[in-house]
Amino acid sequence: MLIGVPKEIKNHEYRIGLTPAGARELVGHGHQVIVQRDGGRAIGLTDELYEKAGASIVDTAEEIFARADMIIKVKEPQPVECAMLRPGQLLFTYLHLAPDPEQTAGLVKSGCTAIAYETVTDKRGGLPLLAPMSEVAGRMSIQAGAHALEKAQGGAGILLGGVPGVKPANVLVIGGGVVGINAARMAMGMNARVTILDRSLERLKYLDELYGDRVTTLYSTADAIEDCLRYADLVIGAVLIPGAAAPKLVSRTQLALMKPGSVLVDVAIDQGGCFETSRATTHQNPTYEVDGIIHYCVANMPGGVARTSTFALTNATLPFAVQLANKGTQALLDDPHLLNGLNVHAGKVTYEAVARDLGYDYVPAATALEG
Ligand SMILES: NC(=O)C1=CN([C@@H]2O[C@H](COP(=O)(O)OP(=O)(O)OC[C@H]3O[C@@H](n4cnc5c(N)ncnc54)[C@H](O)[C@@H]3O)[C@@H](O)[C@H]2O)C=CC1
Ligand SMILES: CC(=O)C(=O)O
Ligand SMILES: [Mg+2]
Repeated sequence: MLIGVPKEIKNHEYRIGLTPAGARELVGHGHQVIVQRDGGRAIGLTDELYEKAGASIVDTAEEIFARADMIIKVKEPQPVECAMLRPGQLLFTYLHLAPDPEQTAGLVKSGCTAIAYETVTDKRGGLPLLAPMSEVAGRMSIQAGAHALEKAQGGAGILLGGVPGVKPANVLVIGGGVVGINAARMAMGMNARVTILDRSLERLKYLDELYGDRVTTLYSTADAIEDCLRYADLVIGAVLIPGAAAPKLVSRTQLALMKPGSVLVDVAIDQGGCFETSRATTHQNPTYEVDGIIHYCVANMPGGVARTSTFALTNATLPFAVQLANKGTQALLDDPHLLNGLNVHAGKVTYEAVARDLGYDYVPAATALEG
């Protein structure tokens, strides 16, 4: 199979869909890899490294999209990229379709086979291709939040860990999954007081057993969230209902409960955000203020630490990329976990939560592939 890796074009997105080591593995399985010139240069992954791995360098995204049987990317295709996709072409990348009707319409129109990293599952009920970036974003959420709490950034002027004689800040993490646990670990490491809310009692039990009295765990209800907002200095939005638009857990009215200069970091923004007042921002302009509360809502946080993230992402995606390259769409039929990644095929929406949230007819993935 001919595999194409274009340069990412989203704002300040320096990740690339495949490392040179990943390219070498695919070439070793008998495939051809073409990479867009300078695709990884910003993070030290030079064209020479890709060539050494057996890949070929091509000049333009147009050539990659025109020639490749499978496109491997990081971020959801931008409109200009959607327009270059074609029937029968495989697209393997993050999509986050539920909050993105324009992209969904573009993929449906293209006729391509679009597999979303974020809905591929594993045997333990996890999301193995979302997890590495959630680890990154969870860890970054605390450093982003700590920075936003500084006075010059509009924040209340609070140091997360306090100092001897001055109390530490209160960090509230809503959603104790992969983002949440990584955020909590960083916040604990900085000596903040940490509270984690989740809807899964099993997850709360796990967090309690792991961290004991270093965290407070609470069952997530509207009441619990309201109580915690009154004293939180930094709130991390880290909930997920796989594939679906994020539930709105903090309304604009509830911002009035918070202390002025407190910070909301909405990591769930890529699924539409879990605060009513969230709107996606970029690494260039990451924050804005609503009613005295600072909002950080960058939808591609791991792009900020693109080198670490690129390696972490390829580590997770490569085994699936090899299967797709070896077997094409048969790889989806052979592996129910990879099949869960199929969101759009030949003009049909094949992920139920996306179809429901955006008003498309839902066609089960296996039916669409066999039909
Ligand atoms: N902005 C960015 O750059 C990035 C965003 N993300 C996003 O972060 C979000 C979280 O991802 P993960 O931690 O990997 O998901 P996860 O599935 O590991 O964890 C989500 C947690 O939310 C909990 N939850 C669901 N509804 C809840 C509610 N009403 N109240 C409290 N908890 C609730 C679930 O029980 C689960 O434990 C996703 O939307 C993901 O796409 C991930 C990586 C990068
Ligand atoms: C998961 C995601 O949206 C990202 O890594 O950018
Ligand atoms: Mg998007």
